Amino acid sequence: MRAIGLMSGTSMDGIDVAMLTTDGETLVERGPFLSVPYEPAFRDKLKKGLADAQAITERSQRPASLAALERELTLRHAEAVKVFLEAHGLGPGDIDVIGFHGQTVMHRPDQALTVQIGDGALLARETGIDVVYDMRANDMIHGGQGAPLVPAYHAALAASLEAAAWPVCFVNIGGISNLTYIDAEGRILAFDSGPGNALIDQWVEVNAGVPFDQGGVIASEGSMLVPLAERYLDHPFFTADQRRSLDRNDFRPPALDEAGLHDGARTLAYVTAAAIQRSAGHLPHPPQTYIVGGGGRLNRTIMADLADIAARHGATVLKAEEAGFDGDAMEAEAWAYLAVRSLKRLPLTFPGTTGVSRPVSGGLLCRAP
Ligand SMILES: Nc1ncnc2c1ncn2[C@@H]1O[C@H](COP(=O)(O)OP(=O)(O)OP(=O)(O)O)[C@@H](O)[C@H]1O
Ligand SMILES: CC(=O)N[C@H]1[C@@H]2OC[C@@H](O2)[C@@H](O)[C@@H]1O[C@H](C)C(=O)O
Repeated sequence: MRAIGLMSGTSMDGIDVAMLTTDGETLVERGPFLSVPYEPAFRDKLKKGLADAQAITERSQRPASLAALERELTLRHAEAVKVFLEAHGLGPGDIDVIGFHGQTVMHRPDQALTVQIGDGALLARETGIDVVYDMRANDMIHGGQGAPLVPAYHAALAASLEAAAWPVCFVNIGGISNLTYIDAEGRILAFDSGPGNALIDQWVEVNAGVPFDQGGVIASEGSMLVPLAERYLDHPFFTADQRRSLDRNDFRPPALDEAGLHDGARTLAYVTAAAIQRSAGHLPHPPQTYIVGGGGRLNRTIMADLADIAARHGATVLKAEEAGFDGDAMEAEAWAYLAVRSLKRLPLTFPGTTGVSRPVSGGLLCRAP
């Protein structure tokens, strides 16, 4: 099948659109990719939406401005699909299904509550393409944490890795970071690994008025504040047996008087890298190859710290591109892949990825009218 995946991640930086041809199992042919950034005013609306979502106690509720935001977000996704199709000379009839993530506005795995706003029926009507959406809910119904879902796709990609030293660990450094461990026998374990870029983004926005630390340059001019780093790394998440997924709000940026711009950015970059290592401590063996996707791979300070830490176990850190993948497109590709798996009722999640009680499929299907 030919599928489009749509991801609006926790960084709230825009909509990623990717296309795959896949059987939802071992066949994966990657197609083109498009990123459509949100302008600052819409990011502000999303941030307000996250605050409004705190009032949700049942996942269908849309308090305050959330219903209007859901509609606008969905129409923006429809527009992104139209632009993508036009750019590649394609029409709705060329695409079998869209995998639509939506925007996570709250995620409380301990309460089995996760909400991704995004109206699948509206997207199907607007694009004329079948849509699979709400892919996290069924996992939670079966005792899973509702995240991460990308590991099934990482496993498919791993099948094409030839020269890698195993175990391999895919790391996605988005707003939050998550990792997927795959050993030479194909055994998979996955979980969120800690804060990704979200803390850094919030820190540099407040202190320097920029949305992110491009290239990790701000961090590279600062010094590590060890007590501050330790405070983050002492978070109970890193020692918890059960908790394997995170909400964006589980970690908060430092208070303004705790650090200057550069030292704060330096320390948070280290925290991002060290959190990956700390979480990797739950794995049966130290990974030998890290394959890093997500915007954080472009922060050279995070990557240098991660390389230093990995080298202690003789491991190598590669950007996704160095392993033959696309580190920007990977999550959107995963949503295309998962949509096809959903149509075929294949499992999206496994006990080793979300803690679900047994492998389960998921997602709701809205047929195009
Ligand atoms: N050139 C760059 N230099 C440094 N950091 C960058 C660069 N480009 C992007 N980033 C960081 O990556 C973030 C976006 O990453 P990405 O798109 O992978 O996250 P996401 O998909 O929204 O998050 P998640 O995976 O948690 O859902 C930005 O907010 C920024 O912090
Ligand atoms: C609830 C939610 O949206 N979680 C995201 C978030 O961003 C990264 C990490 O936390 C991961 O668990 C997940 O996204 C990826 C794409 C996933 O489900 O695999």
